[in-house]
Amino acid sequence: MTRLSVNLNKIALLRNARGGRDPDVLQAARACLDAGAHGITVHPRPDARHARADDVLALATLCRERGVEFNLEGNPFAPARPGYPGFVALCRQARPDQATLVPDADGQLTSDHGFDFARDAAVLRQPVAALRALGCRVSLFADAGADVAQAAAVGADRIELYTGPFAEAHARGDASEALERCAATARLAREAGLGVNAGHDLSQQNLAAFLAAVPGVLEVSIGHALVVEALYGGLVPTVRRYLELL
Ligand SMILES: CC(=O)[C@@H](O)[C@H](O)COP(=O)(O)O
Ligand SMILES: NCC(=O)COP(=O)(O)O
Repeated sequence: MTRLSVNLNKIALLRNARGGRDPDVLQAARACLDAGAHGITVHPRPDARHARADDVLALATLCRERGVEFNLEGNPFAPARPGYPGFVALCRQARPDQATLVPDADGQLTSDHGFDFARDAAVLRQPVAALRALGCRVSLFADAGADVAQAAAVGADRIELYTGPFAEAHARGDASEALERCAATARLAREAGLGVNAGHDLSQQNLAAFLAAVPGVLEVSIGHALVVEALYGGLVPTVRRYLELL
């Protein structure tokens, strides 16, 4: 069975827009878990525009209390700065069940590529070993077509297939090639002993097609589309409730 980890970055982004407490990231996490989600993901950025270090610690505690997986995403090579202690240091504090390493540049709008394992393998060994020593399962963000055997060689447990290009192709109506690339990469990863997660721009529109073509995906982390869909789904009843108050 594929497990769903809900990424709450967008809840934190909206909260930060006003500087108050709402929408409350912990309340949102509880709602997702009450609805049956298998875990919670956040991808705090060094600029703290989404989830902050205090959110990470609070979510880690909640997930431990609820016995569900906490997945923390980030770039282990991004330098620490005020409010962001660095990814490995944050994992040392929060002890997520899974640490997903993503090679985002500082200030990048969103994730748009996986690791180049031929280039990055040597530098990945140390953070992967440090995170595993903390008890985290380690997953590496990987493009479809990446040399995933090298991800196994650096000591990772899983890859997370970057599904953005698939989602774009699906929206254009020609996803078959992207799906074949994802399926082939997932197969190679499993042959190398890695588990396979997937994420980025997955949605109610494209998820079933993805999972049908790429069997054996252990976990999908979904945030942006899920929050957008929740807004659309919630607008009508909410406006009606306001009208009743007039
Ligand atoms: C690795 C990945 O794809 C997600 O963590 C994604 O980057 C989250 O998206 P936002 O940071 O844009 O919410
Ligand atoms: N790892 C992907 C993730 O957490 C969520 O990505 P998105 O659904 O916000 O694009």
